[in-house]
Amino acid sequence: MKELTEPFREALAIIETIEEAGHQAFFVGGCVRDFLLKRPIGDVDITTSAKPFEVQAIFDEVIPVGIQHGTVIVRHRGISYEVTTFRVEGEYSDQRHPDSVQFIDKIDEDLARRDFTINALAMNKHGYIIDLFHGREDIEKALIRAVGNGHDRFQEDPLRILRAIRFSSQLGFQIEENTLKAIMATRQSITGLAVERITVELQKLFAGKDVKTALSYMVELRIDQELPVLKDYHLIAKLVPIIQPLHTLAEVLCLIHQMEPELDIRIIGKEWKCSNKILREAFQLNQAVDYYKANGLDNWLVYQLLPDYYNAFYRITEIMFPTKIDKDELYRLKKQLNLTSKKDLNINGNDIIKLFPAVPKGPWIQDKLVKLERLVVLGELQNNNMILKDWLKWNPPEQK
Ligand SMILES: Nc1ccn([C@@H]2O[C@H](COP(=O)(O)OP(=O)(O)OP(=O)(O)O)[C@@H](O)[C@H]2O)c(=O)n1
Repeated sequence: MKELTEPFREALAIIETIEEAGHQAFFVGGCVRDFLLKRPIGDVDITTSAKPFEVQAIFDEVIPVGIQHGTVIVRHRGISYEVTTFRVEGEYSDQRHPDSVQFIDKIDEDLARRDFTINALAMNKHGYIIDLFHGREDIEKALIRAVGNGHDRFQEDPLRILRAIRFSSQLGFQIEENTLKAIMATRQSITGLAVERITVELQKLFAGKDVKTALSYMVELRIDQELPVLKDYHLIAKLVPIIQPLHTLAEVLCLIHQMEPELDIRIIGKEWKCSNKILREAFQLNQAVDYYKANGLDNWLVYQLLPDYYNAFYRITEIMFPTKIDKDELYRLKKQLNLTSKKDLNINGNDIIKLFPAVPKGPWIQDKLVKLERLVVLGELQNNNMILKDWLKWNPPEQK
């Protein structure tokens, strides 16, 4: 019996309320695994013998997110908990949801339909662990092992193939021999998966502490050959020797483009169905990396890159270049900048127009402003109106 930690104590009232109504309820899946591993707990999920309509009747605040699959969300003290009825699943012919589910009364079969032994764990309100498939032993051995027949588990939902590799990255675990064989035999079914699901797994996989091992698995099992973007290049094999954890998808996009310049960031983003926000981040980072390649680290780079991206930029350059950037240097340079934004530049468009009344207005004005901004940031010109005008007199717009 284990003493419950804070996230479970917070959720205890849900288990107790369900039990008081005459049903069984347990913490289940990834939260129990992470609890045993002493990792930070993400979502606390609950599995119960109560049917969805019964859960709806017990609690005031219930969101029916996936009633037909047995899942509702119960809100408790501002936190959302997925509460799912014990179930067994049919096939996933759309590769997203099981075609049918059957609700059952005992937890045993519910645990048996789960992907890996380390995830097929449940825990009651006293901290007693239900472990029908030796999940704890596999946690001790740092092994990812399919529950029962791996072939069946992967056929039911081929996303589990990527989940196996993603867990190896996040947890630093090896994949057990028979599970590896089952992956090999079923890997082609990945192609039918919804891209959004693949992308979520790839993001988690690249962010894991043991991403190198995970990418080695991808190459060994030829999983990359089944994935959008990656299948047409031998990118993953090229990444294995150099890769380190990348915390955001934008970093992954940027790195792939840097490795394979003909793969445009927009193309990768489209194939992986990334949001515009991720694309914007990837472009920003890529611009900074290109600039760094040409000019090294200087004030202009630090000025242009949003501080929110400093860590991402640092991680990519650490992978791509043999000499490490001193991360503190980024912040030191940032602190010492003599301009914090272009609003502080002591000259504006009107000043420039007045200096060259005969030249028709056009994009050249903006170009001059950016040039001046850059020279000031680099410390080559003082941010003084007279001096900036003087520079313009010596560098007038080209007359056609
Ligand atoms: N394709 C899947 C997805 C999930 N599960 C089961 O559902 C649980 C919850 O799934 P999810 O929240 O997606 O993953 P976690 O294991 O909790 O891991 P994480 O939250 O880190 O993604 C898993 O532990 C596993 O028991 C499964 O058997 N097959």
